[in-house]
Amino acid sequence: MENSPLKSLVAEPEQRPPRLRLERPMKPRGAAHQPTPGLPVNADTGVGARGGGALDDAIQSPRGPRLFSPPAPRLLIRLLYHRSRSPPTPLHLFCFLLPSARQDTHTFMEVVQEVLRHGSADSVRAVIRANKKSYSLVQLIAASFDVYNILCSKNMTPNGMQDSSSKGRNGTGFLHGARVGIVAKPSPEFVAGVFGTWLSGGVAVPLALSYPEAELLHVMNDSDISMVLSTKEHHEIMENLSIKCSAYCSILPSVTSIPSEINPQEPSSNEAISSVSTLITETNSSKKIKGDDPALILYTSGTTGKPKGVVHTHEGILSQILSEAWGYRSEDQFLHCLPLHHVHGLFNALFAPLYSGSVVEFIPKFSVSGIWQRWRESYPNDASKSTEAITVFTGVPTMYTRLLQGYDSMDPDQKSASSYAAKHLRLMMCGSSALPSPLMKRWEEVTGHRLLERYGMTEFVMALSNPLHGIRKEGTVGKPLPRIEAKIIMEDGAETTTGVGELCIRSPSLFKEYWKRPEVTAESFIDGGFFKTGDTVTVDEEGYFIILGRTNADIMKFGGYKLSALEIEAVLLEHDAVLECAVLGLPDEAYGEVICAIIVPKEDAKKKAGQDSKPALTLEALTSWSKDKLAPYKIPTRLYLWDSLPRNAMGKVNKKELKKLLGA
Ligand SMILES: Nc1ncnc2c1ncn2[C@@H]1O[C@H](COP(=O)(O)OP(=O)(O)OP(=O)(O)O)[C@@H](O)[C@H]1O
Repeated sequence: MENSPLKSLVAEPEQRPPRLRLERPMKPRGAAHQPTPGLPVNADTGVGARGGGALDDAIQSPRGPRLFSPPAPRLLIRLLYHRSRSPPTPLHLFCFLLPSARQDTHTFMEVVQEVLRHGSADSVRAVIRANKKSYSLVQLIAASFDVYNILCSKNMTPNGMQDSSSKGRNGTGFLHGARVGIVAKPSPEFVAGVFGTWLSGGVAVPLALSYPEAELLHVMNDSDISMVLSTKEHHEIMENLSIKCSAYCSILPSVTSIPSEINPQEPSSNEAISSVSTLITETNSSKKIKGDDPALILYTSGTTGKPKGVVHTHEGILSQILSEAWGYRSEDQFLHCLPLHHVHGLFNALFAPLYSGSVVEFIPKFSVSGIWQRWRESYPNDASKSTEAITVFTGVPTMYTRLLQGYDSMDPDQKSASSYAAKHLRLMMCGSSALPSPLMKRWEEVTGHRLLERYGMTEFVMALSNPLHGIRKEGTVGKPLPRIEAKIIMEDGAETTTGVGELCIRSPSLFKEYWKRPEVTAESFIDGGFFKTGDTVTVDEEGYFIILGRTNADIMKFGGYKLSALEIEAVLLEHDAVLECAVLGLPDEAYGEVICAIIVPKEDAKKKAGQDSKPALTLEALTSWSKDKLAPYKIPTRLYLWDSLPRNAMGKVNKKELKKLLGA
């Protein structure tokens, strides 16, 4: 231990140094690091100073959790780059080649640790890109130790000042499952915030930037947040909100990016990489974070009621690796423009790619022109290919609708360049709500991609998917993913293999519980541990699942019939004048419900009709057009023309709210 690199990074409790400055001089090759006491505290984060108060639950030391001083990241990265000459080893390949690594890992952080321990080039090559900068796994881990230190420096133990922070803890690590809110746009800082929380035994609660204050407060209070970590741009707002929730608030440390130039004079440092790895081991060893500890609370979209906190464990997150089913690989580069407080953006487009050793490029906000441009830059139509070419894209149906609108407004040269570029991506996927057939067909015409539609939910992440290889059937969400069991239960409680009923799912990635709602959790399961999704479904003759919609929002009762709003929407979208639509049932004394369609007409239809001083579409015209496409009882009898549909961050329409609005 005397001369080990660890010695330089983990200080003895009695001489605990503040966090080392990034610019500290590098030790000569082969010499052991010495702790550098007394360096100033990071002005932004306050790291390095202890927050005061008893830290009885300290890891290793009876006096307090240890403040770790990771090696200077910028320097470390240069060293590692200089050193790493071997070709990258994909993370998943590594895990499969080393079965022991896979079997023994119960947390995502242990997988990361295995990669670091073996010092592969994967650790130091870019895994995240944002704002034209690249970030490696080692840099993310170095920053997550900064986060760890911030969390250490606050008194968040059960014996601490914050009464609320001691509520509902049931984990290990020094935080014992305390909730840490993370507020950051999609960025390396967000990732380091989550990793740092996990290393500390905390539960990460990603908070939506788009939430209005009341909703943010609901989530913060509901999850009993002890600490909020936010980037500088949101700090002022979050500090005020944190006071209202009796939570601490701190700035997320910025992550150092990979330098554009590498100094070949720098000494080698396999030692440094193993030091970061050893830090993780040290963190885990005394109060090892367990696989069934809670790791994450995600709030549901609230499409069918007030958002509920869904608790996922470390094991659940690790078992939810989709790389296998969708062929994610280390050569893949994802263009990421989804919010990170939902499973689509967090699991499908971030955790699973990171696990596979792919690169994730964040676009902070969905931009139609920005996405087309990024694809055109990736594959210019002179047949060349950029080294940072995007290969995978995943989005919600509304994004594809907007991308097509953007495409339609391009000039012919731009259209041709855009189609050419999009065709060269390896995979395009869609989910979170129903992908209407007309949209799927048009996208295929323009880009050559038959979108891979899949079905998931906050409670179990992904469950059903069309295949990567094989037939992707429009109007279906495919079959169960590996290790997922699905069954359909009819109203009388009997199971059906061909009929209509509620989809129930059993999966290793099922959530642990709804936060503080034991009754709701218990009611959500049937015998055998199958989760009741609340979605009405059926299967076709080849076993592909068809989602008919949310039972309490999309299934309408008209006379003796039960109708699927999604099925009617898919038909209406085929009409030339219809850009978007939402179908819902409004209360009616005679029939139970009447079918109502809210339609957003296409711009050209509006213009054309405007010239004749007519509406873009009338109920009469729609009824006559629908006659040979829909059974008479499925044809809407009320029509509203709107300029847009109110959608949440995931592009979903809240039909419960719409029903209230229209009912009033
Ligand atoms: N490919 C898909 N086709 C149709 N519906 C889908 C698809 N993917 C997801 N969904 C819908 O999204 C739901 C899951 O989304 P999420 O977990 O965000 O909950 P929510 O229903 O939007 O909100 P809440 O549970 O709060 O009411 C599914 O239950 C299903 O209704």
